[in-house]
Amino acid sequence: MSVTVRVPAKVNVQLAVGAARPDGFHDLANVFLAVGLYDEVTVTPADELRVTCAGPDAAQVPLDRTNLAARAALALAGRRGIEPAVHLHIAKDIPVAGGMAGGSADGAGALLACDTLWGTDASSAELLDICAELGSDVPFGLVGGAALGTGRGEKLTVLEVGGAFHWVFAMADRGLSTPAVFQEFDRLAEGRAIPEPVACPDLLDALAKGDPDLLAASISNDLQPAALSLFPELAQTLAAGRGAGALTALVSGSGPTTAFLVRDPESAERVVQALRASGTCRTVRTASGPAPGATVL
Ligand SMILES: C[C@](O)(CO)[C@H](O)COP(=O)(O)OP(=O)(O)OC[C@H]1O[C@@H](n2ccc(N)nc2=O)[C@H](O)[C@@H]1O
Ligand SMILES: Nc1ncnc2c1ncn2[C@@H]1O[C@H](COP(=O)(O)OP(=O)(O)OP(=O)(O)O)[C@@H](O)[C@H]1O
Repeated sequence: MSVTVRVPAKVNVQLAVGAARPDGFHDLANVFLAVGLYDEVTVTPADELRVTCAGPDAAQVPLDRTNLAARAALALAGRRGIEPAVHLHIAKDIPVAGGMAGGSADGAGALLACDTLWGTDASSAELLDICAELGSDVPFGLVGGAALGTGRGEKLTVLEVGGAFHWVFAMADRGLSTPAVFQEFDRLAEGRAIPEPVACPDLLDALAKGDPDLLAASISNDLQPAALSLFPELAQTLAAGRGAGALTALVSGSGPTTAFLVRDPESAERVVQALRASGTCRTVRTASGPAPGATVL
């Protein structure tokens, strides 16, 4: 018997970053939107814990116990005193190290898949707790939809969304390390007072109304200057998408994937063509959100 769980990628429509905390993390006001690009995690009983991965970026995914899917299985098994004797297979469609929380999605997916396979029947509060131990973005993979993440991004409040938002994503030809981008944020912020991160009321209103123009006017990412400083060529990708009529263009989370909000699927196609023609990115994908969180198939 095996269990397969499908988990979405995310884009951050607001990422307000506070000062570095004593534990090295940053307090955030992190507005997540799940989008329809998915990884699938399949768990099957096996002699011992094993991870495999397939997909265009599979070569960059660690297959040892540092893989977030393996860490999720180990965490649940550890709490229940179960042998984590499973084969975890990741069918990977979310770009690796792209700022779309692909590894986090696999962690959330593996956790739900193991809970289902083992019949451990963890409450959603316990599942969210384990997710938060695994990483700041992992709880959102479980919940999906749209949510405000506070603390280091792990404390979630579900947000209402009044309609579908259409996106184009441009994947870069190399990744960016999340800790390196936060470090660059600290370096750029040296000597400046950093305000407390708070969710923007206009942005929450735009999500509730499902209004792409309002969302474009209020979208923001405090990590964008840091990502651009480490990866200056991203400015050309952003300009190419803007020039083709995207309502707004921004770096997704810690990057280097860039995200383009468009009004409808027809305008998405124009942005896709322009980005492909620009030669400034590796691949271009379309997806809309909100998408559901981790789901057993
Ligand atoms: C950039 C975002 O993707 C936006 O959603 C997240 O904030 C990052 O979440 P994540 O990849 O799950 O990050 P974690 O695995 O929890 O942390 C990785 C590293 O990122 C930095 N980090 C992460 C989250 C946070 N609120 N402050 C941080 O400074 C820390 O250096 C940390 O050691
Ligand atoms: N299941 C996994 N899939 C991809 N990467 C993983 C996984 N588990 C661990 N990793 C490690 O995590 C690193 C970051 O990968 P990931 O794809 O999650 O980045 P990301 O999308 O930028 O994350 P985020 O948006 O949460 O900051 C990879 O370079 C890899 O070493």
